[in-house]
Formats: sequence, C-alpha cells, structure tokens
Amino acid sequence: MQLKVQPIDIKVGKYKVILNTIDAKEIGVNEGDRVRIRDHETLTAIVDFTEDMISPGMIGLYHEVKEALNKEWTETVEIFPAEKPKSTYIIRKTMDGQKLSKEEIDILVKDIVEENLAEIEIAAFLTATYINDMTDDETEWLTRAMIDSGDTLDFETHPIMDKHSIGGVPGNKISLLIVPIVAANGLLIPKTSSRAITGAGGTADLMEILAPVEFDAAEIKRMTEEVGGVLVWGGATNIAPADDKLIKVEYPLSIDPHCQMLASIMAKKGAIGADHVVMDIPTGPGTKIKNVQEGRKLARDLINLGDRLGMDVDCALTYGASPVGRTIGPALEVIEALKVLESFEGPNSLIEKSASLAGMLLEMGNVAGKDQGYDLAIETLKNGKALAKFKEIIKIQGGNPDVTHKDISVGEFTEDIIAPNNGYILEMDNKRLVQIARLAGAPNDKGAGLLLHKKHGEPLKEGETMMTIYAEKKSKLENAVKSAKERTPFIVEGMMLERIQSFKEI
Ligand SMILES: O=P(O)(O)OC[C@H]1O[C@H](OP(=O)(O)O)[C@H](O)[C@@H]1O
Ligand SMILES: O=c1cc[nH]c(=O)[nH]1
Repeated sequence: MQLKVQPIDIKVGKYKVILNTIDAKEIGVNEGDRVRIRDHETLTAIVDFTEDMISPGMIGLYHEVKEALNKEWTETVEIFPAEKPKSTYIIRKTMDGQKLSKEEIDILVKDIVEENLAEIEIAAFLTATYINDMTDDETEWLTRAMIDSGDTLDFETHPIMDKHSIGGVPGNKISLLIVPIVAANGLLIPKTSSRAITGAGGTADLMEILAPVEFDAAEIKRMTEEVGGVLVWGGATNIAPADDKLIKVEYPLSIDPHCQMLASIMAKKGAIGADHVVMDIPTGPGTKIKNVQEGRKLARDLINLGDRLGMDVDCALTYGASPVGRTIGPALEVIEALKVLESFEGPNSLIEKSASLAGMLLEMGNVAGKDQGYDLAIETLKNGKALAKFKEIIKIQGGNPDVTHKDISVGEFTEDIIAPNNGYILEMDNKRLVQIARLAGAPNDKGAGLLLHKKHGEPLKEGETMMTIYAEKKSKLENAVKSAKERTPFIVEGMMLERIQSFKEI
C-alpha cells in the first residue's frame, strides 16, 4: 500500500510508525505487528494505531524511521506486512520453559540491540527468565553475546579493578567512595554503573549530579589512564548495549531476574577488561537476596561465571536489611558521600562497608598485604587522598572539582514523619522506603528522597522525627507523605500494625 509521509519528530528509541486504523485493517496488521517499508532502503518498523492523529492514506514516521528514510511531508512510501523477528519465537521458547541455544541467544541480543523488539516482547522475555531461570551455559552465552554486541576496552596497563553491587539495598552510595579510594592507591578502576533498577538512585544517577556521566568507550579508557578511575553511566556507552535496554524494561516491573542480573553485571565487567572484581551482595529481608544461603549461592554463580570469562571475582555478602547510611535518593546520597570524603564524618554503615569492599580490591590488586586492605582504605579516606582523587575524577568528567557537600541542592518541599509511640525500631522495610522515595520523585528528580533520622535498633520517643521526605514538587511530596502515613516503612516496638475491620452493613 502507498501511504503519504507525516513526520512525527518524537524519539521513541525504536523504528516505529503510526497507521490510521482503517489503513491498518486494509494492510492486515494489528498493533505491535511489523511493517516493511520499501523505499531506497528497506526497513522494518513496529506499528501503532490511531483513529484521529493520522488521517487515512497517511503514515506517521517517528524520528528514527524518518531519519533512516529521509522522507519529507507527503512524499510516499510503500508498506507491506512483515514477519515478526525470529526473536519473538525464541522468547516464546523461554516462556515455555525450554532451553535456548547459543545461536538463539545471539539472535535475541542482536534484536534487542538493534531495537527490533517491542517493550512488551522484552518484558515477556524478562518475566519468563524471572520464572524459569537460565542454565549456567545459557547465562554465559547471554553474557558473551552482550559483551560481543558492543565496544570493549583494552588497557595496556594491568590489573584492571572493578566493583559492582547487585543492588537491592536503598542508599547504597558506596561506589562514590570505593572508586576514588582504589584509584588513589595507583590502581585502574573504570567503573560503569547502571541507573536505578529496583531502587531510588543508582550510582549513575548520583554521579550525574557532580559531573557528566555519558562517555564512549575510548573516552572512558583515556580518562581512566589519566586519573586512574571514572564513574560513568554504562547505558550511555556502547559497552554491553543490550544491558540498558533490558534495565529500562526491568525498572517499571521492579524485577531483576537472576540470569539477567548475572549477565548484566558480568558483561559490563568483561567489556572493560576487568581482571579483579569485587561484588557486593546486599543480603537480608527486603533485598534481592533474602538470606545468607541464597547469597552464598549467588556468590558461587558470580565466581563461576567470572571463571568462565577469565575474571577473578570475590564476593562480599553485606548487611542489607536496612539502608546504607541515612539517605536515600540522588542529591541526599551525594551529600552523605561527600561528607565522608571531606571530613571522614558519616554513618558507620557507609564508612565500614565502603572501606571493607575497597580493602578487598586493594588486596586483590596487591597494593595492600593480606588483611591490610581495610586499614589502607580507611587511611586513604582520612588523609584526604580519596577526596583529592575524587576531585580529579569529577574534573576529568567535566564537573566542578571544587564542589563541596554544601553546594548540592535538595528538594525544597519537605515533611517530617513522626514516631507514633515510644519504643525501638524493630524493622525497616526497604521496599516501602524505595516506594516512598520514588513517589517523592527520585531518582529522576535529583533532589527528592529520604533522610532517615532513626534506623533499625534505635530508640524513639513519641513525636520524634523518624524521617524527612524531600521533594522538588509539592504534589509529589503530598503523595509520598500520604503513602508513608498509610503504610509506614518503620515497625516500632509495641505499635499497632494495621486495623482490619469486620464487614459492616451499610
Ligand atoms: O536500583 P538497584 O536495583 O537497587 O541497584 C542498581 C544499582 O546497583 C549497581 O550499583 P553500582 O554500579 O555497583 O554502584 C548498579 O550499577 C546500579 O547503580
Ligand atoms: O548493573 C546491574 C546491577 C544489578 N542488576 C543488574 O541487572 N545490573
């Protein structure tokens, strides 16, 4: 069918077109089907429908298709129904619990990278692997396919160190301390991070407050060689490019399937050529890993996958039942991390955890003797070398190296959440804390988040502030406060949890 072009200058990240419902029926396609557009080039695009935005006889070309075809308003294109990509059948196999071959995984990753799959198809794949985990072989093939589909770094100097957290514990700003500690001790650490996946602020969301985080592979290599380390967003590079496309679909689902998490993390490590990696596995109720047994199993899986890929991986099972430090959300977390770097002032949970993991890397990289890494990490924080290195990292990434914690602005709208009675905090619900922070606007509103005045095990008096909610918009603050009051993230000794009423006649 010949249709006239109506350019729509909106980027949707995929080849997509919109048809009028009448034309779509005539061509014989449904929403989500593909059409082939024949022109000087031939390309396949996903179809959306509309009754009124596009008139019959027209075809709306979103930015990406318009760029590829370079057609102007009312020029014509010829379109035909097209087959779904082979990957959709491969996803179906995963949904049926069948195993995939290496070749099938390669095809799937290629289609993800080339934007040939609709979000709903990627969501189906992720949900299927969440239910039916992949085998070790499949996970290795997935990881290798993710590495091979993008750029890789090849450093002349070794060892290359790296650190990654599986996430799942709120407030986990430790990479902002670990990277400068390791780099300040002469090791190379080109750290790529994701944005938030299940949380309210990923390391890339935090670092972005201090400096740009979007760089290509060559720039990452150059900056690392110059100052020893970087903290950049993996999604902006062409390093393991499938990763961010999968994470974007995971985020609204708040899921991180085991095999996908292994591949996502290890592909990023493999692509930058890491020799030694420390993995942070936050463990405990309300995290991705419920108990130590599960944590040990994941650690073995990560070590085993590292072995298959030629990487030396050590894992740290870390306490995750309550947040790291006292802040959740990008700006608040950056302030807390900067305070530790500037004056060694801050919560034990943040300092201990950062120094422990940095210490492991210092030992693995042979700049600290056995069991000496932790002390060297603490020393590097105390003597200001970590702060000096962090300033170099901020500067080389294009940020202001003179920034201090006082320069970071937080949301102007705040409200305190008050203790309902005297007692001790028996539990903190990580997932609720993240939900509330997200309602307040984190991670996209950088100034939104939570400041925890009280934590697990601490005594409380009725009327004391347990936490302050920060937001950049009043409506978001109100929403977050309402949610926090309806279902509290704190369990205080002796408090009534919930009132459940009998059915009453109206
Ligand atoms: O949102 P959730 O799932 O909690 O965690 C995701 C975070 O965990 C990892 O942190 P890092 O890069 O090792 O600092 C990821 O890169 C990301 O920043
Ligand atoms: O980078 C990360 C971290 C946790 N989970 C993932 O899938 N990727």
